[in-house]
Amino acid sequence: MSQLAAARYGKDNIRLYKVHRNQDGMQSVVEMTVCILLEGDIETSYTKADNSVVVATDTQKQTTYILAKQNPVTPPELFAAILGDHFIKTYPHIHAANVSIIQKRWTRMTVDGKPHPHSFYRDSEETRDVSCRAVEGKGLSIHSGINNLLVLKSTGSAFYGFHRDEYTQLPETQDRILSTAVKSGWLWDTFPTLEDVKRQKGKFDEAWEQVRTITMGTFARDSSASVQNTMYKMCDQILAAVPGVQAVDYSLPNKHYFEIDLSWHKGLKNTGKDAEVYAPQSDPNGLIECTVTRKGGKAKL
Ligand SMILES: O=c1[nH]c(=O)c2[nH]c(=O)[nH]c2[nH]1
Repeated sequence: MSQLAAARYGKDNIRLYKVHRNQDGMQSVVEMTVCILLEGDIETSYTKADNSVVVATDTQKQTTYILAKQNPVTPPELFAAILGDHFIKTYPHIHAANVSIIQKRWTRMTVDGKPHPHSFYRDSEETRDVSCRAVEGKGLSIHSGINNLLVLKSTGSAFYGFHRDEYTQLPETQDRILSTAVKSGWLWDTFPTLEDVKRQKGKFDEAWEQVRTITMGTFARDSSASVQNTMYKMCDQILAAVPGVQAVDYSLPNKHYFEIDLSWHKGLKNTGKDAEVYAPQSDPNGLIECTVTRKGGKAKL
């Protein structure tokens, strides 16, 4: 009558904190949330109540803590790869492991003009998101990302020349506010083994810095014709700057700020070039997405 068409299971929202204590008294901290989803010969656990094939999700959580104690947890790409590799190597019937990590910000405080050895603050809700899919015999596919980096420019953005018909009300504008919460990702060429990830671990932090720099630099400098065009320019520069990356993706909400006509009050001028007070909108928002590969890469368009 029925068949199991797809299945994976694991532990989500494994919260983890690790401190590194330097000999000189300086400490560093990392906080992350891990999700693990395993695939393999697990069908009978669904169809025949056969729990013998189930690596309990609690075991997956305990494994995460133990491997975090025994290994570096930074860069998150490396820790995700260590976890993924562990599950496919340890259990012969587990053929793929999907590990996602969301790393939160703990930025070192400056106190009395000096970096404080053990105090940190959350300077933004931006996160560093990575995922690793480890497949038996096929290597490790790693996707790195930035999420929730809030940016705004108060001018230097236009939007005109768009398609118009009887459903169109939006006026063209040469000067608008542009604001978004950046979600950006970059897919690395597949790593054949965990050793390859370890050997190249230095490039993950470097790429993350480069993507942030390119994203913010382009956002600030570009005379934006549209979110679409500005994000394409970001992708293009990242592909040029970061070898080993095969695809870059962005998902950008267009956070609208509406002009407010105040002319009803004593003729106050607050529109067009006189606009100063705006109404930020929480919804609805535009949502513009793209993936850019090197020429000749896989494309769906
Ligand atoms: O940069 C933009 N892209 C759009 O597709 C769009 N649509 C819209 O209403 N405003 C904007 N802005």
